[in-house]
Amino acid sequence: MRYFLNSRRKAVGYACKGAYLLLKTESSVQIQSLIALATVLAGWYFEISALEWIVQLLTISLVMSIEGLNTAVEKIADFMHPDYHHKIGVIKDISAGAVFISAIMAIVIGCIIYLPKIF
Ligand SMILES: Nc1ncnc2c1ncn2[C@@H]1O[C@H](COP(=O)(O)OP(=O)(O)OP(=O)(O)O)[C@@H](O)[C@H]1O
Repeated sequence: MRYFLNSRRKAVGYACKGAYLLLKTESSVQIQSLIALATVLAGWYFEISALEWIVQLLTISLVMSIEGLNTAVEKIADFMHPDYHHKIGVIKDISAGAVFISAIMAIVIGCIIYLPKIF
């Protein structure tokens, strides 16, 4: 049991280090963090409902998680094959496409929540 708790504590430590590295080094994650902060402030300002908070927070975590995975895929690709290769380009494009889909959906969800409150 003690071994299990120790290994979980270490795993959480590594995960925190990864989240810190993402925030410190990735400009896209920094921009997304600012947008997330702005939407949280908007949520307070417009007094959105509990369900809207849940959807908003899930959307923020979805976009930022996929961005983190996209960064990891890019780093693996660069490590495995630093030179130009058509297949590396396809892998990176697909990974970026996943971020794009989640970002588009986040914009749509933001419009559904806030447009009726603004207009
Ligand atoms: N080694 C490579 N071989 C072929 N195409 C590549 C390679 N590296 C990058 N590309 C192409 O360039 C695009 C951008 O790749 P890059 O690694 O610069 O991603 P990025 O989205 O600009 O990353 P970031 O801004 O997070 O550094 C890829 O989607 C891919 O189309």
